[in-house]
Amino acid sequence: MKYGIVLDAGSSHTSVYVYNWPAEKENDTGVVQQVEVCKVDGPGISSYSKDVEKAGLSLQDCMNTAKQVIPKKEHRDTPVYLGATAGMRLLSLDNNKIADKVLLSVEKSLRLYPFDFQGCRIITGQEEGAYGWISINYMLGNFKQSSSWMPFQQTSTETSGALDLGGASTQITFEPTDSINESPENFMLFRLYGKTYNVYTHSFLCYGKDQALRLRLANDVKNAGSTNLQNPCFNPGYVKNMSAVDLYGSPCTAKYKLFSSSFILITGTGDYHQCQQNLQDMFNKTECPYSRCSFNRIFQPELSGNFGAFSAFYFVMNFLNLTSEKDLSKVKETLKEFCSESWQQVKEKFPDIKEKYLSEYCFSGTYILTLLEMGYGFTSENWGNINFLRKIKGSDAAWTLGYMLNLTNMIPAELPSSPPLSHASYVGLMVLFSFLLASVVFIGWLYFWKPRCLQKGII
Ligand SMILES: O=c1[nH]cnc2c1ncn2[C@@H]1O[C@H](COP(=O)(O)OP(=O)(O)O)[C@@H](O)[C@H]1O
Repeated sequence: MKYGIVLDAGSSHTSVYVYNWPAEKENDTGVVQQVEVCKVDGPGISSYSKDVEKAGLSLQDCMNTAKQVIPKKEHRDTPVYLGATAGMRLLSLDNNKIADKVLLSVEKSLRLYPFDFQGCRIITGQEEGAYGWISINYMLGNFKQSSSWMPFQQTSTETSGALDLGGASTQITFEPTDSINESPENFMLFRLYGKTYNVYTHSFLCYGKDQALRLRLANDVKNAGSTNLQNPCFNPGYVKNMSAVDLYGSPCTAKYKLFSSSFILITGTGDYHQCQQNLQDMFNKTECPYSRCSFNRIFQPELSGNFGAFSAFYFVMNFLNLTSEKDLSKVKETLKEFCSESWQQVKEKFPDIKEKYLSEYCFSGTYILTLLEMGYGFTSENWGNINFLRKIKGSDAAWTLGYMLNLTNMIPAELPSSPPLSHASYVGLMVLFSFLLASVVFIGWLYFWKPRCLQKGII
């Protein structure tokens, strides 16, 4: 077995994934399995901007878990990759030098382990989308094709789109049916297992669910001209004091800072319809420099095929018991009901759920619906094409697997030139032909040689 480690340094936490695969089948599709995932206790590495050394130290426990899971003799040959996403993208926009220091601290810590350290970097939003798409299609077995020497079985499976919702950004990636390519920066060309894929992808920075909430609240404060907000996206009776540093301390919201007040008081009113109306403002549909747009002047081809929706899309829809609901009007009804429940009731019903998550499910659910419907253009007709999923065949749906497959060159561009027959069939046929040849020789001998002998005997 071979092993690989990928660290997903997200905006709210870091996850350490350990994968393994049989060495002799490296280039086959679907052989890589996730054997472990460890969530680092504490916030994402971008939160350590004031105490950079701690960013590296925070990974210790999960890296030790990886050390235990991987057999000692494999440690030296196990590559370790760290990819940081939108949290670090925002930090580097804010202060590039600090972002570099955080990455350096993380690198220093990772080099202390007996693995083959391969680098830490901030991946682009486009990479995050594309690797998510590769991961889920690899796990679903959609890259499997029959070999080119069998022309009659040249079936190519359709790929599934990928919808990823993080804390700071969100990605949409799919293979469009039409070939309109008005915005080349939104397309990536892949040649995988002998087939070419032209994939559309876009990452919306600040539209992950945590930053979207801040963006909305910062706008609300600006529009209301007050730091005392009545907010329909929180359950009635919920009251929260949010620090101005938390609200405005990101490049997504910094420009909205108007007041010197150090706190914003939020009081929930729990009204799904008002919440959705309020959130719709975040998706500018009025201007589009292309023939079609999603929102905010971004090109998007017509949606096609099925989509796997993971990360926070799954966490939120799973909490609301909506992962298998294919009827969009029922999804809305459930959200309406949930949002109107009093905060006291909600807390009593779900005493074991973290208050931070619980208090935001009304907002997060409504945001997800608005993003998918208003933003990307899903309707009641194709809502059923979205599959909210956490894992596929035992591995978490995340960009990490695709990242590792790419960096280890484990997805060949062309189909491996496999012999037309398996070893067993080849041996079988050889035995059969040898037997046939022996029979022909024997019959020939009987026919031509023996009768002459017999004739001689008669004379
Ligand atoms: O159990 C949960 N319920 C609700 N939200 C969750 C849960 N677990 C994680 N999240 C949230 O999901 C989002 C995705 O986090 P992640 O850190 O993977 O994305 P990122 O890399 O873009 O920050 C974050 O907003 C995080 O707080």
